[in-house]
Amino acid sequence: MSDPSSGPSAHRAGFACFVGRPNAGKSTLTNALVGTKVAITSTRPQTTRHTVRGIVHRPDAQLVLVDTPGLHKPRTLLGERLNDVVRTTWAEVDVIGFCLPADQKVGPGDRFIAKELAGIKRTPKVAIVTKTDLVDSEALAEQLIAVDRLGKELGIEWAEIVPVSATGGSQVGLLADLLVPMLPESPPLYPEGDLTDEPEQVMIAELIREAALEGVRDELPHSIAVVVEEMLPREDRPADKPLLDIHANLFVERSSQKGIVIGPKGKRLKDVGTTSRKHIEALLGTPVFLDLHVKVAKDWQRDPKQLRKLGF
Ligand SMILES: Nc1nc2c(ncn2[C@@H]2O[C@H](COP(=O)(O)OP(=O)(O)OP(=O)(O)O)[C@@H](O)[C@H]2O)c(=O)[nH]1
Repeated sequence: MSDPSSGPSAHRAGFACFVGRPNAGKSTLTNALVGTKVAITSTRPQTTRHTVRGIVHRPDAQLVLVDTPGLHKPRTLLGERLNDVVRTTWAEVDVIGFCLPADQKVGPGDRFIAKELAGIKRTPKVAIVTKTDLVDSEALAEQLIAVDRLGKELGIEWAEIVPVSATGGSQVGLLADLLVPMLPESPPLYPEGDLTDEPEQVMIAELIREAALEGVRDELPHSIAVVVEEMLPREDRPADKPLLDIHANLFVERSSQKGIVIGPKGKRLKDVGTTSRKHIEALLGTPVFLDLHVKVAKDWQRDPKQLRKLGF
């Protein structure tokens, strides 16, 4: 057995999580680092429900990314549970990346999170200025200064302040280089090739939920939950032409919302199926037949029993 503390070239492995206000670019950054679509992204805020881990494999290190939901003012039981998940995650990881978009002034939303971060003393914190492709160098410099000032004001010592563009791929590798030394010396925690330890069904449910949220009205995002009921290889298929049958339910809170999700003559639901099927096939590497049903689970966000049933 090799001694894990054998000098600077020792292998490192550990956990990082990205925090930041809704839409700060956390999921996109996770995907860019891992190099495949594992966390859901959406133009709608607060869509990352489950703790989705992406794993960056390198010869010298394994970086496990935990993608948390956004911390927000809780209005429902679900909101409170989400915040608890966030705080628990923060206390457990080896490094926290605080994402602040370059194209938006540091505001009350960022401050709310930063104040919580200030209370977590032991974990190193890296400030990540995201979406740098959206601003010029002058605006970027101003944002870097504002982030530095925010840290000083709240007594947070940033281990680093790093500008990145996840969509442009700029500085993403550098970010990984900066995060790795903050991880403990350790052999790999996961087998090579693993991209995430989320159960496949949860990832599939997320992909469907993501597609269902595209283009719907603002009040809907929190009112959709997706559960994959069954995944079965289609019988009587030749070995070189497999087909996977996936049956999933989309739960809404009220019957009025059912119509919105289904759309006129079922068109929206059909589009949701087409879009998410493509992503699921890319994820699993096999053709898929996707069967979606919309059901009403009344006030599921406020009902602990329903929440448990829906996987929260
Ligand atoms: N131009 C540009 N857009 C980006 C970049 N990173 C993310 N975005 C966009 O910003 C939006 C939000 O990105 P997400 O990654 O979903 O943000 P998030 O912080 O995970 O959001 P929540 O899940 O709501 O907390 C999406 O429309 C992304 O395409 C970037 O580097 N450049």
